[in-house]
Amino acid sequence: MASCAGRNGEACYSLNREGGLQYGPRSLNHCHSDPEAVMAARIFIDGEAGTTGLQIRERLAARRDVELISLDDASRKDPKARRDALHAADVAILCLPDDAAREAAALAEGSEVKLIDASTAHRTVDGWAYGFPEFRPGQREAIATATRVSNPGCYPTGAIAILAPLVTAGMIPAEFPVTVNAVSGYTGGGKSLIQRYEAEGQDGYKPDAYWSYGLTLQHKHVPEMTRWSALAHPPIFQPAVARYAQGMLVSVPLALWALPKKPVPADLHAVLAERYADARFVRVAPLGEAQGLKELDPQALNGTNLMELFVFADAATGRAVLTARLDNLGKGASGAAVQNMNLLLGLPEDAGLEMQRAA
Ligand SMILES: NC(=O)C1=CN([C@@H]2O[C@H](COP(=O)(O)OP(=O)(O)OC[C@H]3O[C@@H](n4cnc5c(N)ncnc54)[C@H](OP(=O)(O)O)[C@@H]3O)[C@@H](O)[C@H]2O)C=CC1
Ligand SMILES: CC(=O)N[C@@H](CCC(=O)OP(=O)(O)O)C(=O)O
Repeated sequence: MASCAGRNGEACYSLNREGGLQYGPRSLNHCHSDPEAVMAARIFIDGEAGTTGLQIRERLAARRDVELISLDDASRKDPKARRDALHAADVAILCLPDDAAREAAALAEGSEVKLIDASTAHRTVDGWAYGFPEFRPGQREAIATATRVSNPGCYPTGAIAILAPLVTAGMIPAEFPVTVNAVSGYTGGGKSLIQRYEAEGQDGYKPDAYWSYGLTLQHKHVPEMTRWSALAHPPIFQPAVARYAQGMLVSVPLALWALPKKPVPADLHAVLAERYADARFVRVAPLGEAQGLKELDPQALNGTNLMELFVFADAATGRAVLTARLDNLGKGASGAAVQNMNLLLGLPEDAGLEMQRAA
């Protein structure tokens, strides 16, 4: 049986489910027996057993305004079962490798399901709204009215948050040679990397404390960083993984003296502060706070959907490092997907999302 959350908090049962996923048609947000009641939206997480999928499930589990469609272990990779689930859902969140995400988008054709793709497959594809509500004016509305939303990559969330407003404001020319350095916890590599880090004593165990990668300069996140930051050239992106599970720092170093407008740190800070003044999930740390910091813990926002931006600088020599801190599985993936889901469903943007840092 599928349920809807009745006005008085009582479940309302209306749709039979017999022999698997056979839901009847209905209209979103409308209950069969009580027109004023709010119907729980049906959500299918394709890839629910993976790292991102599990964290989305956790964020949705206690909510009465959504109802999860789940496939059992035997059928979760079966295209027919996935198609049925996609066609029965109001919103489906794809937490899959790129090829499987493309397959899911094809399977969804002919249905009214709205898709949020957490993979890289559609991040620079026309017809898909880029699921980063805060990075430019109008993006929240573009997501809310879309039927296809591509969740940003974890590293690009930090890089674009810094670069897009500064390029738009002309502080960084589109032609400027930009570099992005980043470090991530190992959950960023999904189940396979987690297994390698945590399988001490077993084959494939990865003992490294820190390793740099993306050394061909062809990392899959470069196209979306370039496009959505409005850069004329791909940035030099240098990611690394360290031996901790979750959380990341994404930094853009800048020689201020080399920028045509010769900005001082306060100029860069003012642009970012203005862009994110009304953003609930993006906090621009005051310049004085950044100046007082000697170090930055990448794990400080874990479990939240927050991102913090810092302008570290030495004004005397015209050098700055702009850094984003976020949870790769929070604002970098699962939290962002839930935020986008809320927007698609017309629900409060922060529903089910943790706003506070852990004590
Ligand atoms: N981890 C992170 O920090 C981030 C991840 N992402 C993206 O989200 C997506 C999921 O990543 P993540 O959760 O880390 O990856 P995982 O490897 O942890 O999970 C992927 C899941 O997809 C399942 N799967 C694979 N192929 C199919 C298929 N054909 N049909 C149905 N299910 C399938 C896997 O099954 P099985 O369990 O059998 O392997 C697994 O459960 C990826 O595209 C990734 O790039 C985006 C931002 C950040
Ligand atoms: C640490 C690590 O391996 N990170 C992954 C990126 C995280 C991820 O899977 O992100 P997207 O789906 O957004 O591309 C990588 O560099 O490939």
